[in-house]
Amino acid sequence: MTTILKIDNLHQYFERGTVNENHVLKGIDLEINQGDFITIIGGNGAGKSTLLNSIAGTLPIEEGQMFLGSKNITKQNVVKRSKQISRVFQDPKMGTAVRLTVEENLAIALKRGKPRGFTKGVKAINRNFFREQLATLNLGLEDRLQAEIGLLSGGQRQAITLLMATIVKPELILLDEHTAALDPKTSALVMALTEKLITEQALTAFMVTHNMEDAIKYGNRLIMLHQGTIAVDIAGEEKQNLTVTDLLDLFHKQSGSAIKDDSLLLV
Ligand SMILES: Nc1ncnc2c1ncn2[C@@H]1O[C@H](COP(=O)(O)OP(=O)(O)OP(=O)(O)O)[C@@H](O)[C@H]1O
Repeated sequence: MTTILKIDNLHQYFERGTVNENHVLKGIDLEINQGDFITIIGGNGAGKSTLLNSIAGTLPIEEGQMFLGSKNITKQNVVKRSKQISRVFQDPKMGTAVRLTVEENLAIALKRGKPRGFTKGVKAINRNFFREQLATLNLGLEDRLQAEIGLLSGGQRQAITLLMATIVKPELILLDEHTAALDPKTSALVMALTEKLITEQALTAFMVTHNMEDAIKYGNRLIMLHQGTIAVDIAGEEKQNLTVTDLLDLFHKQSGSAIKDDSLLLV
């Protein structure tokens, strides 16, 4: 099995050395294998965003090491990492240029990892490619190439953001509660689209969610963070057969505490 991302003994602190010191990640060891679709769940303040920010490079690593393939990326900045690691945020506005059109945004995404240069307009050959790609989303967006992204609905924007994050195949895609701001029906649609893109392109994905049902339904592996440590890490058949009740039981057993956080009980 090929390891895409390896995290060794990752510690993250906020306000380190002060009376307010918060030791948020406490020695995370994690190997993400090629083709893994991992769902991450955990209570408020468990460290999910901090882990995602550490992987994306928006938060410098305090202690520990991180490898992308065989390359040590511990000190690599977010711009360099973004060539291989793409990210979709909760806020549909993040990750897109809201004043630019759909096709202009896709043209920017198509340049990920390539030398930057400004070419005005969108080439006809790319326009056709974008139209084909948008048609696969089944949202009629292939006819909205010249629409300003900011004018589309949240669901349409998240669908386009997903396309932008995958139009150049990333080594790893980070999904940061990317359906949390959507209504349940749109959220289900975007999740189905997410699964389709991940499966068709054989992507490796790491998805933070507050929704236990989604965490169970999607992906081949589930990780539960609790107070900065990995409390549960299950995969394969064990994950497939999991129910929400099992997951809660497992959490109690592993962490030795009951879930007090209502946000986790969204089922
Ligand atoms: N920039 C920051 N400065 C100081 N403390 C922070 C910062 N970001 C996060 N924290 C603290 O770190 C801890 C972990 O936060 P984090 O956002 O990683 O948790 P989370 O699991 O993503 O929670 P949530 O589900 O609420 O988003 C919390 O106690 C939080 O208050």
